[in-house]
Amino acid sequence: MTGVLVKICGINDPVAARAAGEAGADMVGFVFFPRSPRAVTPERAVELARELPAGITRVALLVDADDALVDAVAATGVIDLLQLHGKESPERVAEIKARTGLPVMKVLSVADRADVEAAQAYDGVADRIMFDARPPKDMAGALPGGNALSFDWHLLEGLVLATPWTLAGGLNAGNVAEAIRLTGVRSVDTSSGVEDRPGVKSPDKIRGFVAAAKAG
Ligand SMILES: O=C(O)c1ccccc1NCC(=O)[C@H](O)[C@H](O)COP(=O)(O)O
Repeated sequence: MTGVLVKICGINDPVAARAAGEAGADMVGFVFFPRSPRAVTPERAVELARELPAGITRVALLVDADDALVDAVAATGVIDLLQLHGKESPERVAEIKARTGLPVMKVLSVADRADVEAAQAYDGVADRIMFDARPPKDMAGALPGGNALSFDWHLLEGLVLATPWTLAGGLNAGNVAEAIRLTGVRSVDTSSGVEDRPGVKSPDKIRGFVAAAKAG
């Protein structure tokens, strides 16, 4: 065991929720983005949370959400961390933290070194930072995340952040150990890499990913 924290994102059915918990995932994500094949409602998140073991961190993924959705998600009482996966400014991050009383993980979409440097503006504002792949502008059906795309992990070389950070984007059981080795990251996230098709999680792939990351 390396002590790497593992997040399984896009949990939308009870079987996947139980598989993630039993496999030893540290965090699971619920996607509150209507266009996603993994989207859940606040009511559904409450049901799914009942399938999770105590102590697992339950993450709500929001994309440039308005206050009404932020409030509805926070009001479920089952969320421990908000993952902001849109273009939220540092000021908006601070506002959402104050509004909900919940910690925030701010996602930076990465295609070049400037995207990595953009994290400095959130250092000390967000409680955690995530680096994920930025989809190409011409990618058909691209979502703000969850596209099974990786970015060049070398872009993270020399990264200095006081805030803990997570690596995401195209990770699966076959490449997560190399990602950990190359970047030195202590927290990884996957969604597509543990699916049979978009929106359909595979318990076997969840188990394989958690084992590979923890052994990494
Ligand atoms: O999963 C979605 O459908 C989604 C929609 C909108 C914004 C973000 C979304 N997902 C983010 C994630 O699941 C992960 O945090 C991350 O992007 C890694 O995804 P993947 O490359 O599929 O492993």
